[in-house]
Amino acid sequence: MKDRIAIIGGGNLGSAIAEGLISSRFAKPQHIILTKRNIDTLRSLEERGVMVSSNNKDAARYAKWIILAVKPFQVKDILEQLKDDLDPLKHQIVSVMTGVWIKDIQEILGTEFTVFRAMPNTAIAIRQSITCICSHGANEDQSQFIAELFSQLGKVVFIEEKLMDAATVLGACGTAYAMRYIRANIQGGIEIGFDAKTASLIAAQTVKGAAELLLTQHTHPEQEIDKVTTPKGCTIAGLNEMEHQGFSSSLIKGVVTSYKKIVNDM
Ligand SMILES: NC(=O)C1=CN([C@@H]2O[C@H](COP(=O)(O)OP(=O)(O)OC[C@H]3O[C@@H](n4cnc5c(N)ncnc54)[C@H](OP(=O)(O)O)[C@@H]3O)[C@@H](O)[C@H]2O)C=CC1
Ligand SMILES: O=C(O)[C@@H]1CCC=N1
Repeated sequence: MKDRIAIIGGGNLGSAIAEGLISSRFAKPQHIILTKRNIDTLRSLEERGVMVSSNNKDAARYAKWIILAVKPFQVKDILEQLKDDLDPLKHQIVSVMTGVWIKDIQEILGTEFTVFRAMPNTAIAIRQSITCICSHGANEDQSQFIAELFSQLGKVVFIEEKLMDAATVLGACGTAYAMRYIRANIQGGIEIGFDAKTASLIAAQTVKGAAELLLTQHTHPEQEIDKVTTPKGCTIAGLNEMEHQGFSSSLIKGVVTSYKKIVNDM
């Protein structure tokens, strides 16, 4: 894999992508350059061979693939700065930023640039992301490269750009929703007798197992629920109480609220 990758914005997501690329061996550490203004927080990646820099221009000159992982409001200035160092024949742009459209990037750089949008989640650091991808102007080789890159880091689905905000909510915010669900289970588990460590292990592994059932058996959640709910048993009693308290409704409302926040803010 000779294609060099610059990750502009070595924060939560940018660093997680670098971690995933190294551990998958998709890219050699020395073929990745990661930038941020304060590079002190990137020492552990630097020790593992990744180049780190506070100079975005150097990174752009070094790499072919430019992954933009800064906050959405920061990207305009950064692209304006980089414009002269980017060449549509050499560079391909990959944005993981929320709510920044391909046309927003092309308005600054020019429509001749191939631009991908990818929406992973933080589980990319352990190669367990779901990454939703769309593109404009990409040829088959470029799309294949990006599909392979993100496939090393979890599962990949190509979608239309109009679904990118929805993908952000379901796939990326979804990590936080799942964590809250697990945390609530831990709190319940402690109340019914477990120490925090054991409750955490049981809660997390149970969620992992439930997700694996769906991913490997391709069943509907309700089919799996039917297998757990003994008539007159404790599972259905608990589930129904959760629903009386608005469990599904609160989740759906949360998903829609996150979505509206992206759509209204951007
Ligand atoms: N976190 C998540 O789960 C997900 C995030 N996203 C999107 O990814 C993007 C990044 O999110 P996240 O990683 O959470 O945010 P972070 O704030 O953790 O990371 C952004 C990084 O950009 C760096 N940065 C700021 N200005 C510059 C600059 N001029 N040049 C280079 N680097 C700069 C910051 O470091 P410093 O201040 O040191 O420069 C910071 O580390 C966002 O657009 C977000 O919407 C998408 C999916 C999931
Ligand atoms: O909360 C946010 O805005 C970003 C987008 C997806 C995950 N984190």
